[in-house]
Amino acid sequence: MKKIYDVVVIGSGVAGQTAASGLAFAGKNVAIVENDLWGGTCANRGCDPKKILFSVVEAHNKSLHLIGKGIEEAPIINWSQLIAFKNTFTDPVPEQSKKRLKASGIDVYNATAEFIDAKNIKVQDHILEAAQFVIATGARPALINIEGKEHFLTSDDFLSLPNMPDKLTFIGGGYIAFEFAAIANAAGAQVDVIHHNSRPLKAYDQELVSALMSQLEAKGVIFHLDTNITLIEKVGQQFKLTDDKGFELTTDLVFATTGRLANTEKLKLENADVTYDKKGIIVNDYLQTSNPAIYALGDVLSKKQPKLTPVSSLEASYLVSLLTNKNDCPIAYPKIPTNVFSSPKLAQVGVTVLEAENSKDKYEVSTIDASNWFNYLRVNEPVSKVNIIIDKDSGLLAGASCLNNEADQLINFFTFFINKEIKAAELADAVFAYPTIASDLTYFYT
Ligand SMILES: Cc1cc2nc3c(=O)[nH]c(=O)nc-3n(C[C@H](O)[C@H](O)[C@H](O)COP(=O)(O)OP(=O)(O)OC[C@H]3O[C@@H](n4cnc5c(N)ncnc54)[C@H](O)[C@@H]3O)c2cc1C
Ligand SMILES: NC(=O)c1ccc[n+]([C@@H]2O[C@H](COP(=O)([O-])OP(=O)(O)OC[C@H]3O[C@@H](n4cnc5c(N)ncnc54)[C@H](O)[C@@H]3O)[C@@H](O)[C@H]2O)c1
Repeated sequence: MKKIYDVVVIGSGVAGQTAASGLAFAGKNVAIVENDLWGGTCANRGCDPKKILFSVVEAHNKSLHLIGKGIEEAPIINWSQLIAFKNTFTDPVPEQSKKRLKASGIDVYNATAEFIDAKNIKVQDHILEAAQFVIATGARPALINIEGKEHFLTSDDFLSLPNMPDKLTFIGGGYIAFEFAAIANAAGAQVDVIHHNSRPLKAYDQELVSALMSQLEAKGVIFHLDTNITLIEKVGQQFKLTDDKGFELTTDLVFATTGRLANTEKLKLENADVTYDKKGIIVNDYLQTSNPAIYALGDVLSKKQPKLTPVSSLEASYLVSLLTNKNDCPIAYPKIPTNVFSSPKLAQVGVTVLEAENSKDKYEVSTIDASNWFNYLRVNEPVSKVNIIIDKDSGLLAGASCLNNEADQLINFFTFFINKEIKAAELADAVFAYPTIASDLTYFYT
């Protein structure tokens, strides 16, 4: 059966859902196609379930830091209860997401979309014709191509692990490994992180990454750097990991945390003349693919911006304004903050310390140890480091990075100051509730 729409959106994650709802709200006749869980990665198997597991880790660590200062012993994490709690958030997501889309007047199709040509896609037995298409198919965990790769588990599996094993290993030292290592460690597992070079979390200020690793090591996490695993073998109920130089490690579970691959291949993009590379679909500054009637956004893109939920959401809102003739400008990305929810948290925005050090005539770097500030002493935090980068000509904040348990909130203030070009002098007479993280801001940035 053939149906005709103004716009067909492929993928129902943050990017696809936001675009479909916005376009339908503006009066377009819209359909959306999803081949897995309605609601996509963030709500089902990404940010949200991760942050729920992390809540308990935060509570655990806070207690741990206050032992002998009013707390007698750290609580023990009950993993199956924690997963059951997480499920109360994730279980309803697919049905609720689908319902919301239908309630907005959008036709929903549960199938894999494939382009037949530039104007039509095949969705099971249906053919959907549209004047415009929006591809928002996201990404999936990448598995490195080594012997024994069938033994890899992924972030999807971790977030639903029924039991926490005694020992688990992450291959690839990026966001997911650092976040999940903190969770598994607090839940009582022995955690190993194996990274192929000497720079895990390489986009972050290296001094802060080293301090984060020291904190995790003090809790028992073991990092193996410059180690390139080439073989995974099942030995009894365990897995043996080896490299070509004699490294060996036995573990109960092994997770691939070596990045994500854009979901492009099932779409048959060649049939619609849409070009892509190994990082994803290529678009111009209007999120338009090589086929002018087909747009793409979110994690499926080949782009330099980080692949994060607020970026997908920004792109979707931009696209809605473009396709409803409310905007004809190219997309403009503000400075985007990034966060690693580990123990402690690591966050960064704008110009990095390394970039500033390579342009000493342009930027000034202040390195602040805030561990003896009241807000951190009060909770006996072991580390609190903040780097502030100021543009010498304008006096404006150009970048910041922080490592402490408030980093995720602190970075939002710094991002706001950068994007709104707020000067230190404007902060000097601001009033913030005391004592809070905000009331510290004037000390960082004067
Ligand atoms: C473990 C983890 C933790 C994360 N934590 C954070 C965080 O703390 N903060 C943050 O900002 N970001 C985080 N992210 C990243 C964030 O989840 C993504 O950037 C965001 O979800 C991308 O949204 P999207 O809509 O582009 O893609 P997705 O949400 O992946 O949606 C794409 C959808 O398209 C569907 N699809 C794919 N191919 C087809 C097809 N051919 N036909 C039909 N449907 C198809 C998929 O099933 C999927 O539902 C995390 C990611 C992971 C994996
Ligand atoms: N807090 C957040 O915002 C958050 C959290 C989790 C995930 N995410 C998103 O999900 C994406 C995927 O996360 P990720 O941690 O899988 O990827 P990542 O890109 O953050 O890190 C992957 C790491 O694996 C390393 N690696 C590559 N090949 C390897 C090999 N053969 N052996 C060992 N190490 C190897 C890479 O050098 C890199 O450091 C992130 O890039 C981000 O977009 C965001």
